[in-house]
Amino acid sequence: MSNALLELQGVHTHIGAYHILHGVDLAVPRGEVTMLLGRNGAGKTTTLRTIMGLWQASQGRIRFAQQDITRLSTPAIARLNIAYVPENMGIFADLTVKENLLLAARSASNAARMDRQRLDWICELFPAVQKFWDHPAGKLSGGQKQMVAVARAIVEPRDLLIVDEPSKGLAPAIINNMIDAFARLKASGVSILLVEQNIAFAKRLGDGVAVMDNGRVVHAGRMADLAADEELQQSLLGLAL
Ligand SMILES: Nc1ncnc2c1ncn2[C@@H]1O[C@H](COP(=O)(O)OP(=O)(O)OP(=O)(O)O)[C@@H](O)[C@H]1O
Repeated sequence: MSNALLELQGVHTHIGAYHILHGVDLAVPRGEVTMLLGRNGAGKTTTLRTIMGLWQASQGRIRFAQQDITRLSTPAIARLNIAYVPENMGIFADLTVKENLLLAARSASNAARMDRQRLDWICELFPAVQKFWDHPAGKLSGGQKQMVAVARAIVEPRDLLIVDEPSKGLAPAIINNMIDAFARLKASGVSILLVEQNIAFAKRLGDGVAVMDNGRVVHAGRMADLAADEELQQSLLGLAL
């Protein structure tokens, strides 16, 4: 059996009458950043939603830390210390940044009781969180919202962080901040699975890579190997490059 923290084996997902995932095999090793790449419509978001139990796998198996989670509810999956930041980020626009973070803290009913040390660390990772602490989150830029969304996901310590397209629409300076924050999260022991369209972002951050096409993983390996092989990139990702 593989030693991966998260492992999908032959996962199929139907959405209504549509057969979207056709046997996804994917391994997310402990302590690494794994990039999930692929053209639009390849099935990346559907894979993340299936991991989180937001879509039910119709076939196959999903294991997390050696436990079968295929049939668990989304709250039960989240309780295993898996955090998911969807593409729309799920930020509450009318609430302040602080209130957004508070909502995610299971153990603290007010900011004073939030783990101060952890909060300081999160503010250091994501300066926008500190800067806009008492501002309505809806007033922030796209990049700042993305930071709040990831910060919120890690208010509680996590074993696995899953983020759908963290670099989408972000300015280069914010992208650098985001890369730095993910690298430091990894260094703190969090395993990370990121869906990306931005190959430059993926190359800078990825340890492992899986490329999807047509509801399947069609390539899996080390990110550095794919980064060094332009022909392979071209054949797997085509114009997405
Ligand atoms: N709710 C839904 N109902 C029907 N089809 C869907 C639904 N959600 C996704 N699909 C279809 O499933 C396929 C995979 O979509 P998915 O969003 O997983 O792809 P993706 O790789 O994340 O692409 P993108 O980068 O465009 O988000 C697409 O053909 C899409 O049209």
